[in-house]
Amino acid sequence: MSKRAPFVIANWKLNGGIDLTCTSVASMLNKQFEVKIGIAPPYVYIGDMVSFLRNSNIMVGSQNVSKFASGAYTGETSAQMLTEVGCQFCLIGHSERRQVFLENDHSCHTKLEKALANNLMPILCIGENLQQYELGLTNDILYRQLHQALPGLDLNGKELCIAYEPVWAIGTGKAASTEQVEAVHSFIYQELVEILGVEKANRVHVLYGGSVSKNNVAELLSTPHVNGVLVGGASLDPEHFSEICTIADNTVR
Ligand SMILES: O=C[C@H](O)COP(=O)(O)O
Repeated sequence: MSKRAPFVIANWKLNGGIDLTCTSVASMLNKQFEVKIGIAPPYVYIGDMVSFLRNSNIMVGSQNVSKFASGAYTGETSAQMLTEVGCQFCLIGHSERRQVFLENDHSCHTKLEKALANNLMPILCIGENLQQYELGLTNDILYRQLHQALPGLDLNGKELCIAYEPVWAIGTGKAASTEQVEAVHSFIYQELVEILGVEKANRVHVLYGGSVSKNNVAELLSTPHVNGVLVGGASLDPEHFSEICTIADNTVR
């Protein structure tokens, strides 16, 4: 597969505020990037961020989406609403959603359907936890997560991202080694081919997430089958995130 412009996606989680929204936007608007950058702030800052970034090609996204379209579901936000306020992508099934809010592969499938139907590019997050990793179950977990969430989706003319995030690498400062990432991403690609067929599998962008920083982003992006990165902690420092984007950008120039 030829190398495509990678995605650099920021996930702020439950962090930041209007100050970070303004300083991040200011630092991103300083430069022109060829990489596809996206920022997923908490819901309440999405509208401001969309309006601040309206003259740029930086995407704004959400960290979650409801599996419901509308109705008596307190606290939920639908895919249609997110599209309406200018979101272009949404994270689905982040490990923190799975662990803390008990989301599962079936709810991920429904959320994927809703996102795709409403022109939100889904980023499905998958990955094994430390215990599963130590037991050598990584491929089994990824197999289950992919095979339960993806079959039956209408991907015609749509973009889809998968983010491989080993839970043990999230927020620990210990990213997976490039050898581990290469082996896992190659397995993910093989499963995507099995589920979607070669043509659609080749169009899926597979991102790596887990302690991505300016120190490891170039190496990660040079790894086969890695088409981008999902950045948590480092995206909360606008200067650091901008450096990550610049380094990523240099990999495609
Ligand atoms: O969505 C982002 C990931 O959970 C990675 O977080 P991190 O970069 O802080 O390890």
